Amino acid sequence: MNIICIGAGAIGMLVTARLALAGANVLLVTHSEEQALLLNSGGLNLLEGPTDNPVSVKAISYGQLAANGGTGQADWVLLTVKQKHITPPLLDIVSRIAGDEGHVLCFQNGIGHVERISRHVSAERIFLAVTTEGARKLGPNKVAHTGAGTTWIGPAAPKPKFLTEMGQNRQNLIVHSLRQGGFQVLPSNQMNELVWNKLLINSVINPLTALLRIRNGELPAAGERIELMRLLLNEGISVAKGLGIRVRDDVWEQVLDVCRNTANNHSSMLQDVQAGRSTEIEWINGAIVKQGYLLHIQVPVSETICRLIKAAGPSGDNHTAENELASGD
Ligand SMILES: NC(=O)C1=CN([C@@H]2O[C@H](COP(=O)(O)OP(=O)(O)OC[C@H]3O[C@@H](n4cnc5c(N)ncnc54)[C@H](OP(=O)(O)O)[C@@H]3O)[C@@H](O)[C@H]2O)C=CC1
Ligand SMILES: CC(C)(CO)C(=O)C(=O)O
Repeated sequence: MNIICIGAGAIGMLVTARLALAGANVLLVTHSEEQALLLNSGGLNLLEGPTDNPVSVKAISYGQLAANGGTGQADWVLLTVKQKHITPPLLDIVSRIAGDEGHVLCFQNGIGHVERISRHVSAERIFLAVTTEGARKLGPNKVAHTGAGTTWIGPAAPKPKFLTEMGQNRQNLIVHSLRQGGFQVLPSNQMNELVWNKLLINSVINPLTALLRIRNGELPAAGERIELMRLLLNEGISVAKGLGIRVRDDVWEQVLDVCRNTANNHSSMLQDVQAGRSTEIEWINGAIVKQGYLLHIQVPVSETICRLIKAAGPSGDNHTAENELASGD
């Protein structure tokens, strides 16, 4: 089985390294030529706790893939870029290398990308991975596995009847490969529910830690913070329920658990803000605002939080699901 993983950041390097160690045929697509050269010549370092594991990987740059990527070259395309990177030019290439039978597995937090991808790849071939693994990119050829978790994989289409026989076979193969790589993987036909439950958790922890410049474990440590957490979560729950999503009864406890279990983490949004990069706010809290508007559900705290995060980001940070469609790479 040929696997092409696009996006050599934290999650992409972690997944590729584990798959390569397990003997899978995986090609990692980097953004820059330099990173591909570095990975091909010196391999990748995977930090698991205190242990530095050297891993030999095959890499190619996005530019080379765009120029030379063969039609139908990939049985699985793993998309490990951020939401903002999922643009029409990237998706044209994904569509070409997936050909008529290749499947796409998306690791992004938040929502909005499936609609964009389905304009290029048929809906029954789009799969989602919701993961509680933690990874941090330490350099162009170095990644730290910051927390072991669970990964749920299943078809993005809400109705399981969308799972074709080929989709089922391909799902079995990728689940097997990832398990061989040491990940705990569970197949699921309830991906929409899992995506929304994770989105609710991210909608509380990510923007608040980014605005307050604190680690995840510090978030529930003060009354004012807890009030904000609850306000955000309640708005998200109202919207999710308005959409007919089954929200777990213990979602608040889950938020607190994630804060505890990832106490030392800088959330991905805090890292983006600190590095002066635009964030994934539009696809997390922004999705709650957008759906709240459509459902006539008031979400004033989420709206303000979105504005604050955008104001804290690089000037001209006007990423929205809509203007991503128009942007090139
Ligand atoms: N990190 C984590 O622990 C978790 C992350 N996620 C989700 O996974 C997704 C990826 O996150 P993460 O790995 O942390 O993000 P990173 O920013 O570390 O990685 C994204 C990578 O994609 C690369 N990239 C961008 N455009 C292209 C392109 N056209 N071709 C090839 N590569 C490209 C970027 O390169 P460059 O920087 O050089 O532009 C970057 O290396 C996010 O949506 C996140 O929400 C989910 C669960 C946990
Ligand atoms: C679970 C959490 C909050 C861990 O930091 C995360 O997903 C993120 O930072 O994006």
